[in-house]
Amino acid sequence: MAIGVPAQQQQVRQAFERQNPLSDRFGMKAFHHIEFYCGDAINTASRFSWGLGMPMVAKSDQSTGNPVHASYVLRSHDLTFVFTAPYATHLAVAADKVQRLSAPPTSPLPGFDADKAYAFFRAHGMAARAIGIEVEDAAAAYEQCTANGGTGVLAPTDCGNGVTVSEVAAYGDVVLRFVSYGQGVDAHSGAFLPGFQDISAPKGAGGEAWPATYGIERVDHAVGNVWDMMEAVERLGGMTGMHRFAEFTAEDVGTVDSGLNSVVLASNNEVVLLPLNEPTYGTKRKSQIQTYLEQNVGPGLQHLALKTNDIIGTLRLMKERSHMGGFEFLDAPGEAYYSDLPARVPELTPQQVSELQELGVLADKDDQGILLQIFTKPCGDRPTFFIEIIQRIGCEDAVELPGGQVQMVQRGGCGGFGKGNFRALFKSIEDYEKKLGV
Ligand SMILES: O=C(O)C(=O)Cc1ccc(O)cc1
Ligand SMILES: [Fe+2]
Repeated sequence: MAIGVPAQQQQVRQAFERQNPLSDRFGMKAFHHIEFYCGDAINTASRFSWGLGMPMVAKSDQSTGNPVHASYVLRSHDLTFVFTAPYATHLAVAADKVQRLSAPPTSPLPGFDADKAYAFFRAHGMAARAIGIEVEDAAAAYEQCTANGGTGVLAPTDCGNGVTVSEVAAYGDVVLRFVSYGQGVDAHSGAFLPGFQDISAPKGAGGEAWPATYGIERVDHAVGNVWDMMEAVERLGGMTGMHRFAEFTAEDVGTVDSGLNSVVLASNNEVVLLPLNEPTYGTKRKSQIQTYLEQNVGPGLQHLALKTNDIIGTLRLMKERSHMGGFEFLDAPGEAYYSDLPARVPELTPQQVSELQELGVLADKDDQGILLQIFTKPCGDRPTFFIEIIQRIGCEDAVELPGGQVQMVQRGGCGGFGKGNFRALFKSIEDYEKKLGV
C-alpha cells in the first residue's frame, strides 16, 4: 500500500534512512516457540488455548512417561506456546535415580530442573521462561554468544532426530533458547521437540478440522522489561550481533510522558524483533515498567505481540470469549481518538475506522506502513505479562521462491511499534493500574 506522507514531513523523512548492517553473528531465522513456567500447566494452557484459539498439538507428561514435569504445546499457524509445570519433586528425584541406572531419559526438555522451575514460579508467578528462536546452528549460536559476553545456560544438546537446542541468559530468569534442525531434517515434522507426543486435532461433527484457530499467525515481537536498557542492549546486541531497528514516526517528538525508554533489537531479516524497555523516573505517576519490575521481581518478558492478517476477525473471536475464560482487553480510547484518526492515518477508510472504533483497536503509521494494535489486560494474576494483537499493512516486497514463483513478503516491523499511540495507550494502562492501587 502506498503511504501518503504530508508535505511538511517529506523532508525529514527523506533525511531518515533505514539502516540494516546485517551484523548477526549466526544465522537467525524466526521465533520458534515461547515457553511459560506455571504452577499448573494444563489449566494455564487451556486458558490460553481457548482465549487465543490455539489447539493443543503435543504434550509431555505422566501419560507419556515424564514424571518430572507436565508440558503442553499449543499452536496457531507459526505461533507455538509451551506451558510447563513441575510435578512433586520427590518423584523427579526418584526418576533421576532410575535414569542414572540407565533408564531412558524422562524429560524431553534438556536442562529442565524441577527445583529451578519452582524457584522461578515462586519469584515471578506464571511468566515466560524461554524465548525460542530457530537458528541455522544452535551450537554455533551458543559459541558466538558465550564468546561475546553472553552467559551460557544450556550447552548445545542433541535432542535426537537431528534437533539441537542451546540456551543463553537473556534478562532476569528468561533465556534465549536456540533450536536448529540438521541438514535434511524437516522443522515441521513432529509437532514439537523430539520426545513430545503429538496430539491429532479432533474432527468436528462434519469431519472438518476442529477447533480452528482465530487467525493468529506468529510472534511479531517479544518485549523485555529491564532496569538498565543500555546494559541489556549492549549485552544482547553484543552477543548476538542483532542491530538497533530504526524507528521513525511523525508523533515521535517527545511530548508524551511515557515513563519508559525503549530500543528495538532486530535480526538480519528483521523477523526476530526484541524490544527492551526501562523505566524513567521523576514523572507524575510511577513508571509502568517499574511496576512490572517490582511485581515480577526483576526483569522479564513484558509482552508478546501476536500477528494476525485480519485483526477484526481475530478480535471478534477473542472478545466473544473475554468473559468466559478468555482474555480481556484494556479500555478503548475515547471518541476523540477516533475522530482524530483519519487525519493521523488517512489511508484508513471510514468503514475501517468505524470497525476499529467498535473493537477498540489503535492505529499508527511510520514512513513505511500501517500498524493496527490492541492490548489485553495482564494475562495472569500479577500486573506483569500481557499480549498485544497486531496487524501490519504495507511494506511488501516481491520475493522469488526457488520454484520461480513470486510471493509478496512483508518487511519486519512494518508500521512501527505504536509510538503514536503512547498517549492513548498509557492513559488506558494508568486507568487500569489506578484501579489495582499498585
Ligand atoms: O513498544 C511496543 O512494542 C509497544 O507495543 C508499545 C508499548 C510500550 C510499553 C507498554 O507498556 C505497552 C506498549
Ligand atoms: Fe508491542
